Amino acid sequence: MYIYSATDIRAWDEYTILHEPITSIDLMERASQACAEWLQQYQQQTTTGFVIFCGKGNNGGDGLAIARLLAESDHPVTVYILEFGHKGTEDFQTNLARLHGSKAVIKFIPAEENIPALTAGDIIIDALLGSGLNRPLEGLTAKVVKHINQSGLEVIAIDIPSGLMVDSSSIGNTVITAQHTLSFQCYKPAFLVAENESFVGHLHILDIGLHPNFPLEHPAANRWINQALVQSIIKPRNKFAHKGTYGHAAIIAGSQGMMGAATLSAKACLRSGAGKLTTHIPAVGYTIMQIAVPEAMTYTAGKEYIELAVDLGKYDAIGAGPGWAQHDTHKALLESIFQQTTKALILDADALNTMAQHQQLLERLPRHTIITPHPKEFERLFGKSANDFDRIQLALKKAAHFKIIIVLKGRYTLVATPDGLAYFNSTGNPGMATGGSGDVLTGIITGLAAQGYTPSEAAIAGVFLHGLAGDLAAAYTSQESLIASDLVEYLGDAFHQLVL
Ligand SMILES: NC(=O)C1=CN([C@@H]2O[C@H](COP(=O)(O)OP(=O)(O)OC[C@H]3O[C@@H](n4cnc5c(N)ncnc54)[C@H](OP(=O)(O)O)[C@@H]3O)[C@@H](O)[C@H]2O)[C@H](O)CC1
Ligand SMILES: [K+]
Repeated sequence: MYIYSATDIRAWDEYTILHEPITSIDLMERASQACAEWLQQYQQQTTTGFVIFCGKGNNGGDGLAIARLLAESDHPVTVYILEFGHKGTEDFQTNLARLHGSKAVIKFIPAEENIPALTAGDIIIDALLGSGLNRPLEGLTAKVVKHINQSGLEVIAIDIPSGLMVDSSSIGNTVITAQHTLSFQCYKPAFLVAENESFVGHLHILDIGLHPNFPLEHPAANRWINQALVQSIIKPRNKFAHKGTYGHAAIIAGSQGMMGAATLSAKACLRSGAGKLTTHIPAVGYTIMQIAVPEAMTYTAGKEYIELAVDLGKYDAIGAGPGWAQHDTHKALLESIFQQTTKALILDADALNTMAQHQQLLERLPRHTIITPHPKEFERLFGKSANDFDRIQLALKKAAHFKIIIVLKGRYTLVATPDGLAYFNSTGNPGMATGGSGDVLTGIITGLAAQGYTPSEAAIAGVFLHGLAGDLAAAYTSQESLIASDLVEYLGDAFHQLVL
């Protein structure tokens, strides 16, 4: 599934109108019906009043149609139309004429003194501006939005909270703060960044039946990692398989006091289907690893810190960094890993911090190395970004420059590939913001890469399965109680959910 820009969404609209075919006003009616149905499901008491703020574009047109549909279902509805000094789009005008025949009360806001007082218990519908927004809100529009935000009432935004840019940062702008956003057909870039979380609230993507052929003909660089995509990647296991069929992985991890990171990575790697695993750890962790992960072979080098890794050329995938801590031997260790890597390499945690301190190492990264930074590690590596949109662009730029895959961890983890594609993960929950969660992800991706999945495939499927295991675990233990070991335990259930 693609994540389209505002321009692409407009094109999909027009494509549907032309090829379904359907008139523009009927498409608006379909979108509005989907919203009205959602709203009635959400608020079944017909005594609940809806106050609908409309602009004069098609977002406002949606608002007027929703007003008529709710009024027809006996909800008290008051509509406030913000005067922009023009007549409004054709579909806006058609819906205004249709609304005049309904029970809805229609009022206009030509000036500040007409901004209405809002009544406790009402639900506000925001249909002021949608995907046509092309500049920050100002003047009367900004005043209305601030008034709505200050009311403390529940706000439900249609398509996108008014004032929020679809494709770029809205930091510092006046934006509707919605508790729910009902958007159409597909995710938009604005919904995927942490900086917009407080505006969007709970997001609901409503199917309004835009033409299914459009995505086939218009691939986009921004993509959604969902079950269908991951199912197309993960292959069923071969009936005549033996442990050699599924690759030999190595996990280079751990230090005194941080052997948990190493064992979590190791377990996750095995639970993701790697045929064989050898762990490279410091001597201090030998007994811990042998007891915690009896399935793994163990090789030790260094006493409290892992110092040297030898004979790495034989591995199909190497995961390095979990639980290393900071130590001056790690630069040489990384150089040696880079030299010996023949296939896939996954770097996390202190391997990334070591690279951040010795930036020249970045230039020597083997092609298609996967790095899995969280935003702070990303910043240490590549510098600060003014906003989340810039950070995504920077990740794509660095992925292309170094020919690596960057897994930038967050609510919608980004997988940025060297060929300029940005995949956003759909699974996961805040319960996973807990120590060891990243070590499990490194293990999963290493385990998948060892089996022969390409680095991009391993990263995409890895983040999805990691998040899905987290969702399944949280459903059982709660988000609060979720610990990283649960992610390993629920990986099996996550694989079960893929119909292979
Ligand atoms: N496929 C779909 O998703 C469907 C979407 N629908 C709805 O249509 C809107 C998009 O409608 P559109 O008319 O293109 O845009 P808006 O309603 O958001 O904006 C209208 C005009 O407002 C002006 N504008 C832009 N920024 C500002 C601002 N800061 N302040 C005031 N005015 C602003 C701009 O015109 P200008 O000439 O002034 O530049 C806009 O053109 C979408 O969001 C959905 O709700 C369809 O109903 C169904 C299919
Ligand atoms: K809106």
